[in-house]
Amino acid sequence: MSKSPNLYSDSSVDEVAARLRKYVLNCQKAALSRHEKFQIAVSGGSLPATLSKALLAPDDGTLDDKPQFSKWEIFFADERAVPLDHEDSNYGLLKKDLLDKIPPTSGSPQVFPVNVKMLDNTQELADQYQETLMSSFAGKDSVRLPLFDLILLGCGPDGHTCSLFPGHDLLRETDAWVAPIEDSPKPPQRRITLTLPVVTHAFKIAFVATGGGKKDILKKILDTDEGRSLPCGLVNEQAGEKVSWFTDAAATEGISHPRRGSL
Ligand SMILES: O=C1O[C@H](COP(=O)(O)O)[C@@H](O)[C@H](O)[C@H]1O
Repeated sequence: MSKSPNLYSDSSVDEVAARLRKYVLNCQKAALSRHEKFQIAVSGGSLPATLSKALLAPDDGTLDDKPQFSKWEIFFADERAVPLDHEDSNYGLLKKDLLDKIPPTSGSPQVFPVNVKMLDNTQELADQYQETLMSSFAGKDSVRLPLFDLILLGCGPDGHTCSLFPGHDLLRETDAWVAPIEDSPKPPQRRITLTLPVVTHAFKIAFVATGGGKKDILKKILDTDEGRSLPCGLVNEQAGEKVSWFTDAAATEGISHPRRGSL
């Protein structure tokens, strides 16, 4: 992939959220014209709060500026092997920050959490989630990889994304769509994650990273050769211009990677 990822840097988190809203709704429009639904995967961590700020802002009255939630299918980019109401659950976080706050008049998305009956066995948990994806993406046909309209990612301070961690064997997974991890360096240790080929196959991939705590890792990922082998750097390398970074000034201070002005 030759072209480099798009970097957007706004002065405040409110401005990041406003730009992210426009971007997500552009992706929604393109997806609805392709197949009348909007299939996305979302991460946990700091992402749901910014996403909620973006999507729950008042619309300008036009259809293009409205999230049509009843046409959304929401999957998880990664999930922790905990009950859905546990404080570590990515589903639980999205529910608290976004799903519970969507006004009934805006419609309800279809949400695909993990099967909590499988929490004791992360391989089964991953396999079942892969089957969920297979039935949602493949229908009766077999597909090599699920094609998400948009995957929304975070970037951990070590450069991890989803539950793909620096130097981990899972970065070399080429067959599974969803894989278990039992030794996550960030607690909780037991998780499942979309694999790199699934992430980089998506139509569009957005990272959201704000605050001074992300400054050093963003510089490494976007400005150095060393950063290319980190999980976020691998997404950049393999998906190129399909990738956009939504950041604020605090997270991008001192970064030389060229910034883009408009979407
Ligand atoms: O553990 C996780 O961390 C990453 C990054 O989180 P952040 O709080 O640094 O944004 C997150 O994207 C992932 O979904 C989550 O499981």
